[in-house]
Order: sequence, then C-alpha cells, then structure tokens
Amino acid sequence: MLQIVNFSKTYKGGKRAVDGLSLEVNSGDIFGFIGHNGAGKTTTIRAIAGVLNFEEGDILIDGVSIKRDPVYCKKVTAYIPDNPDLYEHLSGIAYLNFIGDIYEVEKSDRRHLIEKYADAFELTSNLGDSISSYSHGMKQKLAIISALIHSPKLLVLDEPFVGLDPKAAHTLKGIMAQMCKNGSAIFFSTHVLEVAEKLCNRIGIIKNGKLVAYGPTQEVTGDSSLEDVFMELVETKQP
Ligand SMILES: Nc1ncnc2c1ncn2[C@@H]1O[C@H](COP(=O)(O)OP(=O)(O)OP(=O)(O)O)[C@@H](O)[C@H]1O
Repeated sequence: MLQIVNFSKTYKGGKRAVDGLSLEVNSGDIFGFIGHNGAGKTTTIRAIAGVLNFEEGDILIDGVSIKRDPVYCKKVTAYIPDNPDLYEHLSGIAYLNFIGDIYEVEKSDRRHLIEKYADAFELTSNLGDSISSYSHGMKQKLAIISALIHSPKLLVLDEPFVGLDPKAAHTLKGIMAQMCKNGSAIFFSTHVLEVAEKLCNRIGIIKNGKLVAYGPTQEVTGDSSLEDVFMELVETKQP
C-alpha cells in the first residue's frame, strides 16, 4: 500500500533530514516509525501526505507515485498531523461535512460514520460548537474523525497519542486495529515505545535520517524490549 523508494530530503540551507530511506507498508500492517527528536519522522510523514515536495526518490501509494498522480494518492490517504490546523470558525459538524464533501463521502454513509466515530470519541455533544472553543484534545479527536469518515486505504498519523486522554487513546488503538483487519494500512510515528511494541506488527527506527532497523516487530526486538533495542541503536555512535 505504501512504498518509499530511496527517499531523501534536503531542506533549503543544506540540512539533509532524510537520507536514502526505503520501506514498505502493506495492506493490513500497522507500521510504527520511531526515532529521536529531529531524526526525520515528520519530514517523511509530510512527504507521504503530499504536503512536502521532494526531488530525490519516490513514494508510491496503492502502487501510484505521488509525483505522477498526487490527487489519487491524496484521495486514498488520510493524514493527521501532530498539531492539526482546523478551520476554527466552523462548528465541528460543519468541518466534518466539509471534509465529507471534499472526499465525496455519500451522505448516508457520512451520517452513519460521523455518529459512530463521534460517539466513540465522546464528541457528539460538542459537534455543534465552534472549533475555536475546543480544547487541544478535542481538536485532535475531530481531526481523527475527519480522517476516518472517508475510509482511507492508508492512514498516516504523526504522534497520534500525544494530547489524547487514556480513553480516547484506547479507542483510537481499537479503531486502528479494526481498520487493518479490514485491509487498510497504517503508518504512524511515536515516541511511546510500549505502544509501538504492542500495536505494531512492523516497525522502523530512523536515526539521523537513515533507517537503522526495520521489519516485523518481533524480529527487530528479538529477546529484548523495543526500548532496549532503541536505546542501543540511538546511542551507538556512527562511524
Ligand atoms: N523546514 C525546515 N527547514 C530546515 N530544516 C528543517 C525543517 N524542518 C525540519 N528540519 C530539520 O530536519 C531534521 C528532521 O526534522 P523532523 O521534523 O523530520 O524530525 P522528527 O523526527 O519529526 O523530530 P521530532 O521527534 O522532534 O518531531 C531536523 O534536524 C530539523 O531541524
């Protein structure tokens, strides 16, 4: 579902944030992308989501290069940034309908999905309120619901559990597992290694823009915990 092929990104000013990254996430996978602050996670995620241009390498979603057909790729992908930027002057329900219109979600499906996910995240009674009155966590829940209502083939999340209360985090984990059972693929970054270890069937660890570990979670961790593996990889000095 997601193929990253030799992707590199150098920002203006010369910072090489990601260097020759290649990985695959298949339908049914929950892929955890782990790395220290500044490792290159958000850069990679923004490139997958089609909001960051890049020259080197390619990214394919559902077999289609985002350079060749960015509209198709955006249509089948949902992206939830770590700090969602929503239209604050809209009410929650107006925002969800706006997203539903953009993704051409049929009206009766839309109503059903909004009800289902707003109930799951306990946001139903707030949907009529202006987004400007929402707390950070409520905005994050709304962004998550807006991503789920168009049933993406690929769900991309940047630090999804930061800012969510424990119940909402639990709900999101359940929904992610269910989506993968139904054939979607999920790619998310996290600093919470226990969550990655429990939730992800595959993981990648990025260090200074390079992938230093990658594969099925159990193969990457072996007999150690993910935390031990991560600390060892991150603390090892590069030659
Ligand atoms: N717009 C930019 N211009 C220049 N350098 C940038 C820009 N955005 C990110 N960088 C640099 O690229 C590197 C990777 O940043 P990125 O945001 O991808 O890291 P990250 O792994 O998401 O970190 P964190 O865990 O702190 O969110 C960092 O050294 C950062 O300073």
